[in-house]
Amino acid sequence: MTMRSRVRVLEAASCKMHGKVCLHFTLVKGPFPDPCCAGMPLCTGCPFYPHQLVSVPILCSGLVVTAKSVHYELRLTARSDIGFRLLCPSFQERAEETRLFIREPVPKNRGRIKTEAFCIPWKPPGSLEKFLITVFLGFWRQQLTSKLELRGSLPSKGFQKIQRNVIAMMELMGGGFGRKVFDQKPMLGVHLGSRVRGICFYAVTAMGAIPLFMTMMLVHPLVMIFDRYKRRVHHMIAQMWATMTIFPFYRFEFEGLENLPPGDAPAVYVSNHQSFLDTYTLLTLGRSFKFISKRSIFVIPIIGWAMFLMGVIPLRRMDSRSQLECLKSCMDYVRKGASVFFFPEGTRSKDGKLGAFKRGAFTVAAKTEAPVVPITLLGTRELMPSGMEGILNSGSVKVVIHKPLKGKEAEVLCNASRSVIADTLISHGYGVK
Ligand SMILES: CCCCCCCCCCCCCCCC(=O)OC[C@@H](O)COP(=O)(O)O
Repeated sequence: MTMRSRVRVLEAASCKMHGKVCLHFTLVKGPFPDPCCAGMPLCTGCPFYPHQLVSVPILCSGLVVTAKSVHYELRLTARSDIGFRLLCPSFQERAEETRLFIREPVPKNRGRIKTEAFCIPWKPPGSLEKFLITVFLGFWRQQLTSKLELRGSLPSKGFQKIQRNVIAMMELMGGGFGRKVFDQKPMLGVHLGSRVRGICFYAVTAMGAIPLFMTMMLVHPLVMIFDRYKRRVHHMIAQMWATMTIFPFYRFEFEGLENLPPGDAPAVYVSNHQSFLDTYTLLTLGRSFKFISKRSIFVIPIIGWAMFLMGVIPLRRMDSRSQLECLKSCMDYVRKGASVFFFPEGTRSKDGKLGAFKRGAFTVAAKTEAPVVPITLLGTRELMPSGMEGILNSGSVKVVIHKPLKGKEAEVLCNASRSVIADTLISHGYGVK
């Protein structure tokens, strides 16, 4: 469904509410999905749009200066799988696209000037794209500035308006490959490259999983007889699967490998959690730690079955009985010489900031006197943020393994682990709640 409304762009500014460039606009001419929107200042970062919706790319698809008005079209496209909540929560509309026309009066006899603007992806591009866009953007900027040259002769008010809008777009475009790419909320303007990479990523992950899972099935009886707790053969297969899956798509480096306890020593591993890619990246470490995973992941065919064979510990997060059972199995595994892996935040960070840590992992460590090994994951969120599992952006990942911590106080272990991870995140430009 295509909506045609008229909006007036108020400004493009770094929004205090959302701390990034937003486009503030009001709906001036309907059809308004909901009368209460009329004239109400709205912001592309508006709370009406849940965050992951705001990250639709703002594509500028046309800048036309006509005798009567200046209007350009802002096309907000949303990914088909998340649809579009336009303006008010009550108005749910799964729309692929909404076009907003903007009409601004300008003084007479300026004649008709028409320019085409480019649809430029929002997300920081890879090297080739960066080169191409820089060329185009350079060309477009040159176009726009030449327009702005007109400035002198146009009476200020109308001109101000034009100028503001035009500037607004340039700012948006420019921001794409700004300096601090990593600590910006990834605008997840879905870039074609990221979509294609996402599809290839899942193709590789699925194609690799099938034969490897068959192998797992084959050796499982032996594993259960000879290596019931650590199940090292299964972890080697999982390590192979994870490495071959991520290797073609992003570089990953490890720092502090010397801090890893010897392979067969039981330990409680903890790390921040930003993306599904965290699991893939950590599996390449080849340590036979048992992840604690939310139950819903076990239903994924092949992967979920392999998780069962590997001894991944299921958890119903909101269920205290399940939490207790989970901690019991962890303590059992650790006492039998195996290791466990917790994401103490319990969920992937939605804004890149480190969340509060749940105590479970540290209770297991304190009770079993096993060391806690804190790990910091950097960059996975930029590649595949929470809620955007369908895409894979280009970039690289770094894993920092910190010195193991020992202690009998779960609270002390928890605070010490969180602060060492927090310091590393802050030093790489990330936030901490
Ligand atoms: C043969 C193929 C080999 C396959 C091996 C598969 C091994 C997969 C190990 C999976 C471990 C999964 C650990 C997930 C931990 C977890 O459950 O985190 C929650 C978040 O993520 C998602 O929650 P949310 O962010 O709230 O949506």
